[in-house]
Amino acid sequence: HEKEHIIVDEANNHAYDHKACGPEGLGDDPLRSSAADILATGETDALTYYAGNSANSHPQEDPNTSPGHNWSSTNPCFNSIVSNDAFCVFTDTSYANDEGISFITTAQRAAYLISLLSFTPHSNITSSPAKYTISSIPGKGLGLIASTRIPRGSVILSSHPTLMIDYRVFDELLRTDHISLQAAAISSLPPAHRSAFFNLSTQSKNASVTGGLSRIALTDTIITTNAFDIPAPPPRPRPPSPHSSPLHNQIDPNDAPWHTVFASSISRLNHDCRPNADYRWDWNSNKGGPGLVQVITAVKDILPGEEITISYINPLGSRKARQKLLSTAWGFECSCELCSRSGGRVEEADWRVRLIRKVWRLLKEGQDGGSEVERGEEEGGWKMGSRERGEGKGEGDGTKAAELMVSLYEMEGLWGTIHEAYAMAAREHSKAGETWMVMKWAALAVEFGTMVLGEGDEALREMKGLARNPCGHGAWSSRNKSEGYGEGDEEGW
Ligand SMILES: C[S@@+](CC[C@H](N)C(=O)[O-])C[C@H]1O[C@@H](n2cnc3c(N)ncnc32)[C@H](O)[C@@H]1O
Repeated sequence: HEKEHIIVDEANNHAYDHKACGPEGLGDDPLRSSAADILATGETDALTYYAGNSANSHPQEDPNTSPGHNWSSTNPCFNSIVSNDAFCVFTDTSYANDEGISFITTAQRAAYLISLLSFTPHSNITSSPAKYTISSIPGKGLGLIASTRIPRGSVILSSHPTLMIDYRVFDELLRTDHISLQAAAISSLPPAHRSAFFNLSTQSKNASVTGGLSRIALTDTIITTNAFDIPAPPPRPRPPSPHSSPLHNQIDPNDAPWHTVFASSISRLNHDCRPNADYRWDWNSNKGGPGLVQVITAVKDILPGEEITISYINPLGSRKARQKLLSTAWGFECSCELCSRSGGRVEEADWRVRLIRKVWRLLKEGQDGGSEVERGEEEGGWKMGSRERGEGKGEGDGTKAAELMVSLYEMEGLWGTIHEAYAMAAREHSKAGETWMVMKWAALAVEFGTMVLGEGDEALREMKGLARNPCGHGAWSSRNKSEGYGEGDEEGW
């Protein structure tokens, strides 16, 4: 994903899913009103206000240059401060059985996105009956509680986005302009979806705080609390379909990721550093599917009464780093089981994730032929023996290291990303020419990877190939198996 969330330095640990922009900047706004007022008024006045109150605005320009699509509205627009582009609100109120969707992007990119998303109405995409109830959870607000046993690998729910914001907006518009566009984008949605949006969490448990926010500020804080980041759409050409525009074979004009908000149960999922569910993005538009959806899948068996959780952040940080990030970006102190541990159990878990990052880096270096390992990784005393002895790149026996990493993932309960460790083990055994081990790890990588990435994900192709034909890999038996770790290397850690 984006789920290349695996290895980051602690120092650079950042939210890989939600945008960690925090609640800052919610300054005064002349349009002060309560959330209740906003729900009641329908906010059409807001559009006039936004369009007329920025020196940078040019609402008179018609951005409706998206061939093949009839937008319900395409205003207002604001000019980029670094390019000649204008960013506008594009709303389709008929999307997904009149639930509606708004985009904030350029006209060109809006046209491209429509060529990817089927506007075939499909609103009911969550499994029925629902496998969860939405309940109040002490210290967390609302959350999802399993109402039935949910086996590992099963889809729990899926949902269309309500709002998609081109990431360039954050860099290229003045903050006042971008938060105005956000508010206008929500204002343009059909009333039911708009209400659902304003019911979402605002981080603050104090209603009097959010009640005093302007509609612009309230919209911004809801987006900050509930948004997910998604990568740019897949750049592959699509076959013609009755729903695609003449631009359907173009590639993404910006190739920038998106910031996306869902006004649905998905936004009620709370965070856990060792979650029992994960999500993926499904751009299956032109297969007659429902367009872009976010799919939530169980990564382990979930029992009735258990809370369903996802991780908002890279799970491979120390407790201190994770808590700092969650507090800065989402305004809460994480009290999940892992964060609530005391004494030595915290250090043990921190030590394991540090070791995972280190082993991962070493193995990646080995596969990519990097030089860092050859200089010697001192951290924690870990060293790749063959490199210490000055042997060639990629020649260390990584099989033990990869299997150690698998064990660490299992001990840590990192079920949403364990397929990456299995894949690494398969590759290392492939280099060592060990057929049965390659098949074993590759099959596990496929099984666990499919669970979170989906059936047809490109990233699984290599592992599917290895599981079927373990000797067909490019790196097959590239190493003389007698070259293992240097004597005593394991002792260091
Ligand atoms: C995307 S919303 C999740 C749903 C939210 N609980 C609600 O009532 O709608 C994110 C917010 O939920 C709360 N939250 C999520 N996970 C939490 C956790 N592990 N501990 C405490 N609060 C949490 C925080 O207020 C956070 O800003």
